Amino acid sequence: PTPDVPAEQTDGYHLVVDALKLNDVETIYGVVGIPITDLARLAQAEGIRYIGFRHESNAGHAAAIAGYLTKKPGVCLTVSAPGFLNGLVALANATTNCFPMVQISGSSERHVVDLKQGDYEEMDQLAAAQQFCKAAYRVSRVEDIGRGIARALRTAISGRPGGVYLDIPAAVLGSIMDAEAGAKTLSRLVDPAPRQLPAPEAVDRAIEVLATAERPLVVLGKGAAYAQADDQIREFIESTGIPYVPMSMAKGLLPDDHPQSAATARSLALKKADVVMLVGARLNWLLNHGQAPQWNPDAKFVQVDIEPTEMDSNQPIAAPLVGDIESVFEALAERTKPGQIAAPTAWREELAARSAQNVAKMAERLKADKHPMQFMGALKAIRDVVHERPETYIVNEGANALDLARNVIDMHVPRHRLDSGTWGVMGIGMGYAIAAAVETGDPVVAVEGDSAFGFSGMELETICRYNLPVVTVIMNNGGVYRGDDVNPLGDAPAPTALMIEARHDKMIEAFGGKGYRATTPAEVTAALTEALASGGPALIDCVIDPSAGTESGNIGHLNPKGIGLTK
Ligand SMILES: Nc1ncnc2c1ncn2[C@@H]1O[C@H](COP(=O)(O)OP(=O)(O)O)[C@@H](O)[C@H]1O
Ligand SMILES: Cc1ncc(Cc2csc(CCOP(=O)(O)OP(=O)(O)O)c2C)c(N)n1
Ligand SMILES: [Mg+2]
Repeated sequence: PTPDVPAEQTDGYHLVVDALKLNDVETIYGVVGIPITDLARLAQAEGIRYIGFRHESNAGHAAAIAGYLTKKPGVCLTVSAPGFLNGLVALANATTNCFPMVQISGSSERHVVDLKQGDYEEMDQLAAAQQFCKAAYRVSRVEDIGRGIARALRTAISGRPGGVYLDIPAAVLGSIMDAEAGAKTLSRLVDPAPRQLPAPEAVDRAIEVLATAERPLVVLGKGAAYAQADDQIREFIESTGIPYVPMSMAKGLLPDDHPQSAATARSLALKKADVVMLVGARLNWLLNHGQAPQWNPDAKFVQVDIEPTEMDSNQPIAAPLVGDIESVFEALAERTKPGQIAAPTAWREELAARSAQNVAKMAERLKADKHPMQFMGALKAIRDVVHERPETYIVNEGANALDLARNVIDMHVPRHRLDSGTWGVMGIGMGYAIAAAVETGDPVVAVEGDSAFGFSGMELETICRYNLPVVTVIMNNGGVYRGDDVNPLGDAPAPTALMIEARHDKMIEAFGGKGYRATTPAEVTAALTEALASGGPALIDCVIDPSAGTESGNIGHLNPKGIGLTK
């Protein structure tokens, strides 16, 4: 600068955008408003892709699954207070599922908030966020923006990934400082997710335990999918011959029709396995906490996880293998002697026989083509169409719509099934579908329960606005779990009832998308084939028998019993 030319200046808005770009953030998912509308405008003007949503929960779910798919933190941008709170379900869900994301929210004036003087959208957002995420930070000075962004991104992605909250008060966004000095406050992360190498003795201990197994089993969790160590994992499974079961989002890590898959003999595998190797899978409710009768009470556990405190959470772990999955499997490959770990043939044959029986039973169920259409008829049609298009992402939520689709729609490539995950949260559908399409450019089929769809259905407009290749397929059984509950006392709808005659296909037409109504599996096949060929937004309303479905799907036993509804 010279005396008559003022030094070039920058401000908080620009420093946020510069810091995000410096750290390879390419997309922001959000809902604009005070005080961050201009931040979204500037980000877009500077080349960051901005995807505008109708509700912050959906933007947050999109950011979370973007993180899961790309191994870079997804970024969600919200306004203060109510917008911030709307984002928290997704931030908490990301943390629960170990997806890396950062929620950036504008916030109100600190001096007004802290004296509770009644600011516009007054809330102590940092305090509120702490309990729902991996970490929460606030930037209080414009010169700290670069540090805050770097810290939030690194915390989200390193170690066990999760959701991070970054609070930026309006006053900080509006603060001005010398541009040269401002540029010096920015930094590019070096190695944001450092490899966590396993200790050699831990690797050897795990090999020993696996080598003694009569009936070994590998459980692949979504952590194994997230790690993107697909070749190393496949090599280990195939070289040892150990049977494996994939958790829902790990389906496709090895193709579901792989000869060592015990997915269709899951109960027998869990009950009889004597050594179980958990790979990026927590022994939580989804795995009955490792308890009998589902599990062999004498089973020994080997656990591979980046989070040391996960060990012994539910069962004693005989061989804790702490490290990132890629490094762990590289070390296992190095230190396992040829033939040292080999699954006995008898065990593999016992599981294969049970699988064959169960596959035959499923084939019978799939053939039953009653009218009105059943879940299985519609899901078989979807499976067959998607089977020819393995690059298609499957998003899935609901109760019966989730449980049945998980078993019917098999996967053949990694990280292509995105569902309600560890928390069983409804409402992930459209956000996950949008991010999968935006991040990959590949087609997405969202298989939605009719109730589940309702949580994010307004994003059909978002899908149409960006003309995304997303086909929403609704399993319309007219209710939460089913559509034939009745209110014993009068004609008000039962608590689980939705409109049987709902025409969801008309909804997408309101935004220029293509709507289809399918009452038979053949109509599902035709509609889905046409919709995928179009490459544009579409919705298929599958009219399903309202009496089809069980309460809470496979997890009805979680409902408390009490004395029952009749006094
Ligand atoms: N890169 C990684 N290396 C090792 N473990 C990981 C990695 N990423 C995530 N994890 C772990 O994977 C686990 C995921 O478990 P979970 O969500 O229960 O999977 P699922 O529900 O599919 O069984 C978490 O405990 C997390 O710490
Ligand atoms: C945020 C949130 N609110 C409520 C619920 C409780 C629930 C679990 S499953 C479900 C929907 C089941 O009906 P749907 O029609 O989608 O599926 P189907 O069985 O095929 O009829 C609800 C409302 C959850 N999990 N999360
Ligand atoms: Mg339903």
